[in-house]
Amino acid sequence: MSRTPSHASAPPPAVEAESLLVRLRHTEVLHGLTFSVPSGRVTGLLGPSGSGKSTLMRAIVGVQRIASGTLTVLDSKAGAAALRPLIGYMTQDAAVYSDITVLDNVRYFASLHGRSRAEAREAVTAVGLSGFEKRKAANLSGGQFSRVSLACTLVGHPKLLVLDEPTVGLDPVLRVDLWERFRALADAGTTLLVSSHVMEEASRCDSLLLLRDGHLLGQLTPDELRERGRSQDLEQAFLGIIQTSASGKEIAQAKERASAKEGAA
Ligand SMILES: Nc1ncnc2c1ncn2[C@@H]1O[C@H](COP(=O)(O)OP(=O)(O)OP(=O)(O)O)[C@@H](O)[C@H]1O
Repeated sequence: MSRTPSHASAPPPAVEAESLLVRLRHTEVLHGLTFSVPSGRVTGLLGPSGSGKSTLMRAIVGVQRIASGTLTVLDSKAGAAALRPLIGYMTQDAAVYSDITVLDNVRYFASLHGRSRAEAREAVTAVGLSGFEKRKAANLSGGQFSRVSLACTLVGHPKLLVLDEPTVGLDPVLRVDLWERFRALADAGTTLLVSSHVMEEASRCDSLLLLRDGHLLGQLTPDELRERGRSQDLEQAFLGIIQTSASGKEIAQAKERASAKEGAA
């Protein structure tokens, strides 16, 4: 069940973007995004392949330079050194040492964050890898390998967790387990931004950012997505919104026409 943030007692957003524009090798990839990520909630970042999800996450965690606009993360400018211990980032490519064991990987990241050995074990359990502690990471399946990466991200207990497709390659039972873990983390005050291709997972989020071609189609709750997309099925609802929205190119053309008009006036 999704929860609508209560504005009366809501803390300030964990992330705020205003007209955020990102270029990669002179190509504009994110076209002036304005949105916020509520604190202590699970926000889903959804969009087709190539829509800009990873680029946006990289900007938020401070490893992608922004061309213009503002991006504020936990009250600091994105990329500020003070944010480093506060953000956990799991990339699509697992950041794991394959020649050491599962537990040693997680212990290593635990030590970087001043966390105990017990906390390293807890993180391994949290991602469903109990029993695999002594296994060399190289000898794990793809899904297990990426869960080691997730454990390494969780073990620092960051305030903001940015997870790039953390459930890819996982079976449905594990997916449900992980989403329950995400919910528990949010209930305990952690802010999560989670990207996914799987629309069913959108129903587990409090807030959704819908991206297409580097444009934000909307920020809405799963219920609002169903309503706007005119379907109870989130996949269909998303397709409905895409079909009724102008494509990225059309939006850019409309903006160009508007600024040309302004210039002529
Ligand atoms: N170094 C680069 N130079 C130019 N364009 C790039 C570069 N890296 C990525 N892009 C383009 O930027 C756009 C956004 O890519 P991004 O990886 O952020 O999308 P995504 O939504 O995360 O995709 P996926 O779901 O497939 O991971 C894509 O069109 C991609 O081709």
